[in-house]
Amino acid sequence: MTILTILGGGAWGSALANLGGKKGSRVNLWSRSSSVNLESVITGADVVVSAVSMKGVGATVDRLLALELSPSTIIVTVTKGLDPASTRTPSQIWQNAFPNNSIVVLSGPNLSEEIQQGLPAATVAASLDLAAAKQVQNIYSSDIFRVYVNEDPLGTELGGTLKNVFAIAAGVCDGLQLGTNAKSALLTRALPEMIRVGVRLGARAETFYGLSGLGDLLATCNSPLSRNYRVGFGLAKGKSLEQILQELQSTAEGVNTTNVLIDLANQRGIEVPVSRQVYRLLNGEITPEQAVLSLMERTLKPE
Ligand SMILES: NC(=O)C1=CN([C@@H]2O[C@H](COP(=O)(O)OP(=O)(O)OC[C@H]3O[C@@H](n4cnc5c(N)ncnc54)[C@H](O)[C@@H]3O)[C@@H](O)[C@H]2O)C=CC1
Ligand SMILES: O=C(CO)COP(=O)(O)O
Repeated sequence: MTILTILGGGAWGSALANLGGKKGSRVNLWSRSSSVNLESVITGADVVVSAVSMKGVGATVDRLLALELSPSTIIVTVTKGLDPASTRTPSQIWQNAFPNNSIVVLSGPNLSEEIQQGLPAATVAASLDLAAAKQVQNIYSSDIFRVYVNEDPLGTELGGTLKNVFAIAAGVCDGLQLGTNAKSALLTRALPEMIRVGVRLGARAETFYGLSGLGDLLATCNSPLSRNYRVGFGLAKGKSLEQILQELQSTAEGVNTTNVLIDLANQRGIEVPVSRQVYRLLNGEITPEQAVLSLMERTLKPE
Protein backbone atom coordinates (compact mmCIF):
# COMPACT_ATOMS: atom_id res chain seq x y z
CA MET A 1 0.00 0.00 0.00
CA THR A 2 1.26 3.49 -0.85
CA ILE A 3 2.06 5.73 2.11
CA LEU A 4 1.13 9.31 1.30
CA THR A 5 2.02 12.18 3.63
CA ILE A 6 0.43 15.58 3.10
CA LEU A 7 2.14 18.62 4.63
CA GLY A 8 -0.34 21.46 5.19
CA GLY A 9 -3.85 21.02 6.49
CA GLY A 10 -5.40 23.99 4.69
CA ALA A 11 -8.13 23.89 2.05
CA TRP A 12 -6.05 22.15 -0.61
CA GLY A 13 -4.04 19.88 1.68
CA SER A 14 -7.28 18.55 3.20
CA ALA A 15 -8.83 17.93 -0.22
CA LEU A 16 -5.67 16.13 -1.41
CA ALA A 17 -5.72 13.96 1.71
CA ASN A 18 -9.30 12.92 0.92
CA LEU A 19 -8.50 12.26 -2.74
CA GLY A 20 -5.50 10.12 -1.79
CA GLY A 21 -7.52 8.14 0.75
CA LYS A 22 -10.30 7.52 -1.78
CA LYS A 23 -7.78 5.72 -3.99
CA GLY A 24 -6.61 3.46 -1.17
CA SER A 25 -3.34 5.07 -0.04
CA ARG A 26 -2.52 5.21 3.65
CA VAL A 27 -2.71 8.95 4.22
CA ASN A 28 -0.98 11.02 6.91
CA LEU A 29 -2.01 14.67 7.18
CA TRP A 30 0.47 16.92 8.98
CA SER A 31 0.22 20.63 9.64
CA ARG A 32 2.33 22.92 11.77
CA SER A 33 -0.47 23.25 14.33
CA SER A 34 -1.25 19.52 14.62
CA SER A 35 0.10 17.19 17.27
CA VAL A 36 1.28 14.70 14.63
CA ASN A 37 5.03 14.09 14.84
CA LEU A 38 6.58 15.07 11.52
CA GLU A 39 9.39 12.52 11.66
CA SER A 40 6.93 9.68 12.19
CA VAL A 41 4.96 10.54 9.04
CA ILE A 42 8.03 11.23 6.89
CA THR A 43 9.80 7.98 7.69
CA GLY A 44 8.66 5.34 5.23
CA ALA A 45 6.52 7.70 3.14
CA ASP A 46 6.48 6.83 -0.57
CA VAL A 47 5.19 10.28 -1.48
CA VAL A 48 5.30 13.57 0.45
CA VAL A 49 2.95 16.28 -0.81
CA SER A 50 3.77 19.87 0.12
CA ALA A 51 0.45 21.75 0.26
CA VAL A 52 1.59 24.75 2.26
CA SER A 53 1.19 28.30 1.03
CA MET A 54 4.23 30.08 -0.45
CA LYS A 55 5.12 31.77 2.82
CA GLY A 56 5.44 28.36 4.48
CA VAL A 57 7.59 26.62 1.86
CA GLY A 58 11.00 27.71 3.24
CA ALA A 59 10.12 26.65 6.81
CA THR A 60 8.72 23.32 5.60
CA VAL A 61 11.82 22.57 3.51
CA ASP A 62 14.00 23.35 6.55
CA ARG A 63 11.94 21.03 8.75
CA LEU A 64 12.40 18.16 6.30
CA LEU A 65 16.11 18.87 5.87
CA ALA A 66 16.50 18.27 9.59
CA LEU A 67 15.03 14.78 9.16
CA GLU A 68 16.17 11.72 7.21
CA LEU A 69 14.12 11.84 4.01
CA SER A 70 14.79 8.79 1.88
CA PRO A 71 16.00 9.64 -1.67
CA SER A 72 13.35 7.25 -2.98
CA THR A 73 10.54 9.41 -1.55
CA ILE A 74 8.80 11.41 -4.27
CA ILE A 75 8.19 15.05 -3.32
CA VAL A 76 5.03 16.55 -4.81
CA THR A 77 4.56 20.31 -4.67
CA VAL A 78 1.14 21.93 -5.19
CA THR A 79 1.97 25.47 -4.01
CA LYS A 80 1.08 28.17 -6.55
CA GLY A 81 3.48 30.98 -5.69
CA LEU A 82 6.90 32.61 -6.16
CA ASP A 83 9.51 33.18 -3.46
CA PRO A 84 9.93 36.95 -2.94
CA ALA A 85 13.61 36.70 -1.92
CA SER A 86 14.88 34.52 -4.78
CA THR A 87 11.96 34.72 -7.31
CA ARG A 88 12.21 30.91 -7.49
CA THR A 89 9.24 28.58 -7.83
CA PRO A 90 8.41 26.05 -5.07
CA SER A 91 9.60 23.10 -7.19
CA GLN A 92 12.95 24.83 -7.76
CA ILE A 93 13.28 25.36 -4.01
CA TRP A 94 12.43 21.71 -3.28
CA GLN A 95 14.78 20.40 -5.97
CA ASN A 96 17.62 22.58 -4.71
CA ALA A 97 17.14 21.30 -1.15
CA PHE A 98 16.65 17.64 -2.15
CA PRO A 99 18.73 17.11 -5.33
CA ASN A 100 18.46 13.30 -5.08
CA ASN A 101 14.66 13.13 -4.81
CA SER A 102 12.22 13.20 -7.72
CA ILE A 103 10.09 16.34 -7.64
CA VAL A 104 6.59 16.33 -9.13
CA VAL A 105 4.40 19.39 -9.66
CA LEU A 106 0.65 18.76 -9.34
CA SER A 107 -1.37 21.65 -10.77
CA GLY A 108 -4.56 22.31 -12.69
CA PRO A 109 -8.05 23.82 -12.49
CA ASN A 110 -8.75 22.44 -9.02
CA LEU A 111 -10.92 24.68 -6.86
CA SER A 112 -10.77 22.75 -3.59
CA GLU A 113 -14.38 23.37 -2.60
CA GLU A 114 -15.67 21.70 -5.77
CA ILE A 115 -13.31 18.78 -5.26
CA GLN A 116 -14.44 18.38 -1.65
CA GLN A 117 -18.01 18.17 -2.99
CA GLY A 118 -16.97 15.23 -5.19
CA LEU A 119 -17.38 17.11 -8.46
CA PRO A 120 -15.24 15.85 -11.38
CA ALA A 121 -11.94 17.60 -12.15
CA ALA A 122 -8.71 17.04 -14.06
CA THR A 123 -5.13 18.01 -13.32
CA VAL A 124 -1.49 17.53 -14.37
CA ALA A 125 1.37 15.69 -12.65
CA ALA A 126 4.58 17.03 -14.18
CA SER A 127 8.18 16.02 -13.58
CA LEU A 128 11.55 15.70 -15.27
CA ASP A 129 11.28 12.13 -13.95
CA LEU A 130 8.33 10.82 -15.97
CA ALA A 131 8.18 7.59 -13.97
CA ALA A 132 7.63 9.60 -10.78
CA ALA A 133 4.91 11.68 -12.47
CA LYS A 134 3.20 8.44 -13.57
CA GLN A 135 3.37 7.11 -10.02
CA VAL A 136 1.59 10.24 -8.77
CA GLN A 137 -0.90 9.88 -11.65
CA ASN A 138 -1.73 6.36 -10.44
CA ILE A 139 -1.95 7.38 -6.80
CA TYR A 140 -4.40 10.21 -7.46
CA SER A 141 -6.47 9.17 -10.52
CA SER A 142 -10.04 8.22 -9.65
CA ASP A 143 -13.54 8.47 -11.12
CA ILE A 144 -13.71 12.12 -9.98
CA PHE A 145 -10.08 13.16 -10.50
CA ARG A 146 -8.37 12.60 -13.85
CA VAL A 147 -4.60 13.10 -13.81
CA TYR A 148 -2.51 13.73 -16.94
CA VAL A 149 1.30 13.72 -17.00
CA ASN A 150 3.90 15.86 -18.73
CA GLU A 151 7.63 16.56 -18.54
CA ASP A 152 7.50 20.33 -18.08
CA PRO A 153 7.24 20.88 -14.32
CA LEU A 154 8.24 24.54 -14.58
CA GLY A 155 5.58 25.37 -17.19
CA THR A 156 2.96 23.41 -15.26
CA GLU A 157 3.83 25.24 -12.05
CA LEU A 158 4.02 28.70 -13.64
CA GLY A 159 0.60 28.27 -15.28
CA GLY A 160 -1.00 27.74 -11.86
CA THR A 161 1.03 30.52 -10.31
CA LEU A 162 0.68 33.27 -12.91
CA LYS A 163 -3.05 32.80 -13.51
CA ASN A 164 -3.66 34.12 -9.97
CA VAL A 165 -2.54 37.58 -11.11
CA PHE A 166 -5.14 37.50 -13.90
CA ALA A 167 -7.78 36.11 -11.55
CA ILE A 168 -7.40 39.34 -9.56
CA ALA A 169 -7.86 41.30 -12.82
CA ALA A 170 -10.90 39.15 -13.73
CA GLY A 171 -12.47 39.87 -10.34
CA VAL A 172 -12.01 43.60 -11.00
CA CYS A 173 -13.57 43.18 -14.44
CA ASP A 174 -16.67 41.46 -13.00
CA GLY A 175 -16.84 43.75 -9.97
CA LEU A 176 -16.95 46.78 -12.27
CA GLN A 177 -19.53 44.95 -14.45
CA LEU A 178 -17.51 45.55 -17.60
CA GLY A 179 -19.32 42.83 -19.55
CA THR A 180 -18.54 39.63 -21.40
CA ASN A 181 -16.57 41.27 -24.23
CA ALA A 182 -14.15 42.86 -21.78
CA LYS A 183 -13.73 39.64 -19.81
CA SER A 184 -13.02 37.66 -22.98
CA ALA A 185 -10.46 40.23 -24.10
CA LEU A 186 -8.79 40.13 -20.69
CA LEU A 187 -8.49 36.33 -20.53
CA THR A 188 -7.32 36.09 -24.15
CA ARG A 189 -4.59 38.70 -23.61
CA ALA A 190 -3.62 37.06 -20.31
CA LEU A 191 -2.55 33.85 -22.01
CA PRO A 192 0.26 35.32 -24.19
CA GLU A 193 1.41 37.33 -21.17
CA MET A 194 1.71 34.11 -19.15
CA ILE A 195 3.51 32.42 -22.04
CA ARG A 196 5.91 35.36 -22.48
CA VAL A 197 6.96 35.14 -18.85
CA GLY A 198 7.02 31.34 -18.78
CA VAL A 199 9.17 30.95 -21.87
CA ARG A 200 11.66 33.54 -20.61
CA LEU A 201 11.95 31.55 -17.39
CA GLY A 202 12.59 28.30 -19.26
CA ALA A 203 9.11 26.74 -19.61
CA ARG A 204 7.57 25.32 -22.79
CA ALA A 205 4.97 27.51 -24.50
CA GLU A 206 2.64 24.59 -25.30
CA THR A 207 2.24 23.68 -21.62
CA PHE A 208 0.30 26.91 -21.08
CA TYR A 209 -2.40 25.77 -23.53
CA GLY A 210 -3.14 22.79 -21.28
CA LEU A 211 -5.01 22.22 -18.02
CA SER A 212 -2.40 23.88 -15.81
CA GLY A 213 -2.34 27.05 -17.93
CA LEU A 214 -5.46 27.91 -19.89
CA GLY A 215 -7.51 25.42 -17.87
CA ASP A 216 -6.67 26.98 -14.52
CA LEU A 217 -6.94 30.50 -15.98
CA LEU A 218 -10.54 29.78 -17.03
CA ALA A 219 -11.48 28.14 -13.72
CA THR A 220 -10.02 30.76 -11.47
CA CYS A 221 -11.03 33.82 -13.49
CA ASN A 222 -14.65 32.67 -13.66
CA SER A 223 -15.34 31.50 -10.14
CA PRO A 224 -16.23 33.39 -6.99
CA LEU A 225 -14.82 30.34 -5.18
CA SER A 226 -11.39 31.65 -6.16
CA ARG A 227 -9.85 33.76 -3.43
CA ASN A 228 -7.75 35.68 -5.95
CA TYR A 229 -10.85 36.52 -7.97
CA ARG A 230 -12.47 37.69 -4.74
CA VAL A 231 -9.53 40.05 -4.10
CA GLY A 232 -10.12 41.78 -7.44
CA PHE A 233 -13.89 41.81 -7.00
CA GLY A 234 -13.55 43.40 -3.57
CA LEU A 235 -11.16 46.08 -4.84
CA ALA A 236 -13.64 46.95 -7.61
CA LYS A 237 -16.32 47.33 -4.94
CA GLY A 238 -14.19 49.87 -3.11
CA LYS A 239 -12.86 47.68 -0.30
CA SER A 240 -9.25 48.03 0.83
CA LEU A 241 -6.83 45.15 0.25
CA GLU A 242 -6.37 44.79 4.01
CA GLN A 243 -10.11 44.47 4.56
CA ILE A 244 -10.46 41.87 1.78
CA LEU A 245 -7.60 39.73 3.08
CA GLN A 246 -8.98 39.99 6.59
CA GLU A 247 -12.39 38.77 5.39
CA LEU A 248 -10.87 35.94 3.32
CA GLN A 249 -9.04 34.36 6.29
CA SER A 250 -7.27 32.22 3.71
CA THR A 251 -4.46 32.36 1.18
CA ALA A 252 -4.65 34.58 -1.93
CA GLU A 253 -1.25 33.87 -3.51
CA GLY A 254 -1.78 36.32 -6.37
CA VAL A 255 -1.00 39.33 -4.17
CA ASN A 256 2.57 38.20 -3.45
CA THR A 257 2.95 36.67 -6.93
CA THR A 258 2.11 40.00 -8.59
CA ASN A 259 4.83 41.78 -6.62
CA VAL A 260 7.44 39.11 -7.41
CA LEU A 261 6.39 38.96 -11.06
CA ILE A 262 6.84 42.72 -11.49
CA ASP A 263 10.33 42.45 -9.93
CA LEU A 264 11.15 39.68 -12.39
CA ALA A 265 9.67 41.57 -15.35
CA ASN A 266 11.65 44.70 -14.45
CA GLN A 267 14.90 42.74 -14.03
CA ARG A 268 14.51 40.89 -17.32
CA GLY A 269 12.64 43.45 -19.42
CA ILE A 270 9.53 41.29 -19.96
CA GLU A 271 6.41 43.06 -21.19
CA VAL A 272 3.54 42.36 -18.75
CA PRO A 273 0.92 45.10 -19.28
CA VAL A 274 -2.01 43.46 -17.50
CA SER A 275 0.09 42.31 -14.53
CA ARG A 276 1.57 45.79 -14.23
CA GLN A 277 -1.88 47.33 -13.82
CA VAL A 278 -2.77 44.67 -11.21
CA TYR A 279 0.47 45.59 -9.41
CA ARG A 280 -0.33 49.31 -9.44
CA LEU A 281 -3.85 48.62 -8.20
CA LEU A 282 -2.72 46.31 -5.37
CA ASN A 283 -0.13 48.84 -4.29
CA GLY A 284 -2.66 51.69 -4.15
CA GLU A 285 -1.16 53.63 -7.07
CA ILE A 286 -4.34 53.66 -9.19
CA THR A 287 -8.07 52.98 -8.94
CA PRO A 288 -9.72 49.98 -10.68
CA GLU A 289 -11.23 52.38 -13.26
CA GLN A 290 -7.80 53.90 -13.99
CA ALA A 291 -6.33 50.40 -14.44
CA VAL A 292 -8.94 49.61 -17.11
CA LEU A 293 -8.37 52.93 -18.89
CA SER A 294 -4.59 52.42 -18.91
CA LEU A 295 -5.01 49.07 -20.65
CA MET A 296 -7.45 50.48 -23.22
CA GLU A 297 -5.20 53.45 -24.04
CA ARG A 298 -1.97 51.51 -24.60
CA THR A 299 -0.10 52.05 -27.86
CA LEU A 300 -1.96 50.35 -30.71
CA LYS A 301 -0.29 47.19 -32.03
CA PRO A 302 -0.88 44.04 -34.08
CA GLU A 303 -2.40 41.09 -32.21
N1 LIG B 1 -7.49 25.91 -2.32
C1 LIG B 1 -7.38 25.59 -3.59
O1 LIG B 1 -8.39 25.47 -4.30
C2 LIG B 1 -6.04 25.32 -4.19
C3 LIG B 1 -4.88 25.82 -3.62
N2 LIG B 1 -3.66 25.61 -4.22
C4 LIG B 1 -2.44 26.14 -3.64
O2 LIG B 1 -2.11 25.40 -2.49
C5 LIG B 1 -1.44 26.24 -1.53
C6 LIG B 1 -2.18 26.15 -0.19
O3 LIG B 1 -3.47 26.67 -0.42
P1 LIG B 1 -4.69 26.44 0.58
O4 LIG B 1 -4.61 25.12 1.25
O5 LIG B 1 -5.89 26.74 -0.18
O6 LIG B 1 -4.40 27.60 1.64
P2 LIG B 1 -4.88 27.70 3.15
O7 LIG B 1 -4.76 29.13 3.50
O8 LIG B 1 -6.19 27.01 3.33
O9 LIG B 1 -3.78 26.85 3.92
C7 LIG B 1 -2.42 27.24 3.93
C8 LIG B 1 -1.61 26.14 4.53
O10 LIG B 1 -0.22 26.54 4.56
C9 LIG B 1 0.27 26.34 5.86
N3 LIG B 1 1.34 27.28 6.19
C10 LIG B 1 1.35 28.62 6.03
N4 LIG B 1 2.48 29.14 6.50
C11 LIG B 1 3.21 28.10 7.00
C12 LIG B 1 4.48 27.96 7.63
N5 LIG B 1 5.22 29.06 7.88
N6 LIG B 1 4.91 26.72 7.96
C13 LIG B 1 4.16 25.64 7.71
N7 LIG B 1 2.95 25.69 7.12
C14 LIG B 1 2.50 26.91 6.78
C15 LIG B 1 -0.93 26.56 6.77
O11 LIG B 1 -0.74 26.00 8.06
C16 LIG B 1 -2.01 25.83 5.98
O12 LIG B 1 -1.92 24.44 6.20
C17 LIG B 1 -1.43 27.66 -2.13
O13 LIG B 1 -0.19 27.87 -2.73
C18 LIG B 1 -2.55 27.60 -3.17
O14 LIG B 1 -2.32 28.49 -4.24
C19 LIG B 1 -3.56 24.87 -5.35
C20 LIG B 1 -4.67 24.32 -5.94
C21 LIG B 1 -5.99 24.52 -5.42
O1 LIG C 1 -5.68 27.51 -7.75
C1 LIG C 1 -6.86 27.39 -7.52
C2 LIG C 1 -7.75 26.60 -8.39
O2 LIG C 1 -7.06 25.87 -9.35
C3 LIG C 1 -7.46 28.07 -6.35
O3 LIG C 1 -7.62 29.41 -6.64
P1 LIG C 1 -7.56 30.49 -5.46
O4 LIG C 1 -6.24 30.30 -4.79
O5 LIG C 1 -7.70 31.81 -6.17
O6 LIG C 1 -8.71 30.21 -4.54
